[in-house]
Amino acid sequence: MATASPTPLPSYGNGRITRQPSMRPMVRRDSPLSALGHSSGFSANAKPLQSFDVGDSSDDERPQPMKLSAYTEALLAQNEVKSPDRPKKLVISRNPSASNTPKHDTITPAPSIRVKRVPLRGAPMRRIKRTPQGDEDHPPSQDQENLPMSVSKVHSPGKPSLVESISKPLKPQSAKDSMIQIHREDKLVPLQPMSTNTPHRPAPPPPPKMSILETATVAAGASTTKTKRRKNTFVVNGKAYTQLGKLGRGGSGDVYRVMAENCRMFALKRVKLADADESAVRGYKGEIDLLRKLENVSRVVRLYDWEIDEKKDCLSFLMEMGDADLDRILKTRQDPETHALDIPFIRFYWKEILECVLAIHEHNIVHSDLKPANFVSVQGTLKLIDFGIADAIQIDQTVNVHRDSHVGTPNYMSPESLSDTNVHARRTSGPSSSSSAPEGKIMKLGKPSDVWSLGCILYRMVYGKPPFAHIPNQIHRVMAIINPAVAIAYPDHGIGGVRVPWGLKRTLRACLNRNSALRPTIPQLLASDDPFLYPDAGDDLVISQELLGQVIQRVAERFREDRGMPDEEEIAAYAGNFYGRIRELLERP
Ligand SMILES: Nc1ncnc2c1ncn2[C@@H]1O[C@H](COP(=O)(O)OP(=O)(O)OP(=O)(O)O)[C@@H](O)[C@H]1O
Repeated sequence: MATASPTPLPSYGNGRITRQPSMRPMVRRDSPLSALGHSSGFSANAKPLQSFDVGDSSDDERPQPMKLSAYTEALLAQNEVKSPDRPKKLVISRNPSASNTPKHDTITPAPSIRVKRVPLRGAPMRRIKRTPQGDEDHPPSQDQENLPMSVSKVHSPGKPSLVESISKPLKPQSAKDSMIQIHREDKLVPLQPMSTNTPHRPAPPPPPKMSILETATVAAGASTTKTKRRKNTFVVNGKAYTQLGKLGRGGSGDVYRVMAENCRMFALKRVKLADADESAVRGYKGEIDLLRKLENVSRVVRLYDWEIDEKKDCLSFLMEMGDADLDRILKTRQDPETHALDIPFIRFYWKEILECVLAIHEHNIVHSDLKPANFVSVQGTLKLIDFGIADAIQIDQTVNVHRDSHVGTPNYMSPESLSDTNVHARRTSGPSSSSSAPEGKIMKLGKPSDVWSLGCILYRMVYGKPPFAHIPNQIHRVMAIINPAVAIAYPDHGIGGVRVPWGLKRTLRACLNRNSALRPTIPQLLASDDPFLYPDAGDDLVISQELLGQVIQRVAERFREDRGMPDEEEIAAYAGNFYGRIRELLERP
């Protein structure tokens, strides 16, 4: 059986089988081609073969077979590929199951396959590019893309797959030839509706849940623990943050702009605990509790993380970062030397402020330290910070707030917050309990106390300074705030000599009422008929001095006429008549 002559190898270039020179003597085998005869063609009488190799795969002169992915192999093994006239790259095989009588061997072109991977919901989707003819055959409405393809099977039982039967790699061909020739033998069926046309593939498991902090600071593929700790880096609970500058300074510490590993910016407040007394520590604890309680309130800066560093005796708050605080915004936009009263600007920020305070009042929390520096603008939206002395209020709508000595300016503090209620507290609790009374001042504060502070902020926006800021001595100032006999001035003109609208003045007076029970609530200040926030709302007419003069003139003329005194009915009708006439005049373009 074995001879020294080289095995004839098929040449697929022109469909003729030719001999190829061999570099080394080869053992003659029962080549499948010998069963077919020589280049004279394929014999129908040839002995049926289950399968055979073409050539000698161990022949090192010949290029290696084309490598296909496991997916492609599986695809080809499952489907039949029927070839049109593809003279090149023949694969010769027989499918005995097709017929018991051996007819002609199937001559099948080796397909060239393009596999395009399209990620779909985490699972790879593979498509086979179809020939242009295929597209012509099937209008888009009958696109059979999702149906199983039927291709001529090149498979012999006992043999691994078609791919392994390919003895030579495919040569690069023309664009047309390189397209896979896929023939659909099945009848075309329209696509199923979307609901039933989805791949039967289990959905990938949901990603593991991450905390808010992890979501905000996660860096793709990076480990936080291996971070090189540089000099300008703060570490909070093992996560490193690069310090990029200072955002502000408060009574308790500095606030820095920091960057997480994923380049996201945060505000990091660092409080030196060495300087803090017991009531201050209580305040920080309360601040953490409240910020966590208000975690999902969009008008409160979010607390992402916090940590007590016992070595450094320092408390860190990692927070959502604001672009600027309202104090800075007012200083740059409302310098009385260079700016004039800008009513739309005030209206915008007043509404923002009210929305912030409404959000915490709805959670029955009084801030107790409202001032422009405690509102920060986050991408144009104001949010509240600094809940150091804020507290949750009880049913009686007031709360005992402990203020320690580090409280700064009293400019925005309500009269009730500046009154020492310790006397009252001591009196009601008796001398025996005085030892257990906390240090510092105790104030009964409620929501109206925040409303007073808002009145002071609005006053500053209108006149450039809070109402009692003109009193230089701080003790005199405090005394003036709590003394009902000291009237607050409401000049007609604000910053830059601009006239203050009456609706704005009305709001100021209402908020700065020393009787806390008479102050408006935040929902009342935000009401859609508020004359300052919504000057065009309601049925009120804005009447100029000139027009009012004309009205009075008409009434005087009526009396000058010799028609006698008007009766009660006529006088009662005046208001409605004039009102309607003025409205008519104003509504004219
Ligand atoms: N999240 C933040 N984003 C941007 N800036 C901030 C943020 N938190 C604080 N700041 C800046 O730092 C300043 C001081 O912050 P904060 O009021 O929290 O400190 P504090 O020590 O509690 O101050 P206070 O003495 O008023 O109680 C703020 O006025 C503001 O300018």
